[in-house]
Amino acid sequence: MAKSPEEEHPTKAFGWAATDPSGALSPFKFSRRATGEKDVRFKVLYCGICHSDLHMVKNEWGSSTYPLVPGHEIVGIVTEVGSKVEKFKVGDKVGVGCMVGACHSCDSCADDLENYCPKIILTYGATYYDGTTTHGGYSDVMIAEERYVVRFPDNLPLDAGAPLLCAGITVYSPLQHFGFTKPGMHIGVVGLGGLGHVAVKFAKAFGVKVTVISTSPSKKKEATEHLGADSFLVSRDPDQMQAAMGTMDGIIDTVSAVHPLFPLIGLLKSHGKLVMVGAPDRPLELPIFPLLMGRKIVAGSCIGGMKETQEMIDFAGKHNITADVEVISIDYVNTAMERLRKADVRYRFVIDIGNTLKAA
Ligand SMILES: NC(=O)c1ccc[n+]([C@@H]2O[C@H](COP(=O)([O-])OP(=O)(O)OC[C@H]3O[C@@H](n4cnc5c(N)ncnc54)[C@H](O)[C@@H]3O)[C@@H](O)[C@H]2O)c1
Ligand SMILES: [Zn+2]
Repeated sequence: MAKSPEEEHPTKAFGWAATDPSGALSPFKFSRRATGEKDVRFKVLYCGICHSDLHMVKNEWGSSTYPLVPGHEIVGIVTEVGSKVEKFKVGDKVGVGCMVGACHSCDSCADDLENYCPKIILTYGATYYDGTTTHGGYSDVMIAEERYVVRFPDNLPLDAGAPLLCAGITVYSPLQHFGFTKPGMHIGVVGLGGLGHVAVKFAKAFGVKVTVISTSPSKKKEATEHLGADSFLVSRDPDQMQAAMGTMDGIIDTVSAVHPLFPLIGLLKSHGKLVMVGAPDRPLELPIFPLLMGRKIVAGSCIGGMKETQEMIDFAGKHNITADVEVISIDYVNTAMERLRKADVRYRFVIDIGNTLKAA
């Protein structure tokens, strides 16, 4: 018979889990494996709340299993390393993002794109090599193979830096891959949430012109004055959208719900690229004619490989890029999820695990 989450591994762990698709999180006792020779164990200090956590706790993508401990923007301090670990030592500041394993023998893995490995093992709610379920960072202790651990730049604060591990890499990777980094380019960012606001910061650091496209006129001042966007379009204002038609080389779309693509494709120049990173739970309508007229591309992108994740966070360290965060205690997590659903956060909740999660 399968052992209980509390008994399957030797190390006690404590976190908060969703136990059904209501998504409500509550205290949960489980366990973590012993530190293997290539493993890094760390005390979790902060964990960001990604909209994917919200999709997952509510089983909006239809793939969730319960109990589910979310969290894939995890940072902390190393407490133990296995005998064959080369890059980390006790006391180091580290992070783990969205994945903790892959096959390591396919073409994607060989290209440092573990994120596109068909056997990717996600940080939570997935089956690990040993057959047990993975659990995320809304918990006191984390363990991962060295390959999936990122070194955290010394100059970045752990709380505001945590969201880089998912939100950061998710926008950095397509900006790089699709060539949206050339000075003089005009890039749109749709949806000014966790991913979107970090996309603005990276794109500005690359030196491109950035326009935020949002349904909320109230975000204009902050986007242009605080985040550094060059301009702001209210997507529900047809006159503003019309005036910007055909002006963008690329768009990163971070919207978490179903929304019309027609106006966004219209914003692109010929050969422009609309890159979807938001993951709505239902299909979007794709109008074809505006794509044909201008040989435009619609693409997708999913997080980034481990090599690129380290590059991203080193770049963030060099340019002092962090997320704008509201740090909360673990007791507030259900309220935070509800506020995230209503887009009532500027711009990322981060749970102060180290100071507020106390084992029951
Ligand atoms: N591709 C990936 O690798 C990857 C990684 C992380 C997150 N995601 C997905 O990206 C999406 C965004 O994540 P986030 O953490 O930034 O979420 P968020 O809630 O912080 O931001 C989403 C933004 O979309 C806006 N929005 C929501 N519904 C909208 C609508 N109908 N029309 C226009 N705008 C709308 C919100 O106002 C908000 O600004 C989620 O679906 C998440 O699951 C994908
Ligand atoms: Zn995420």
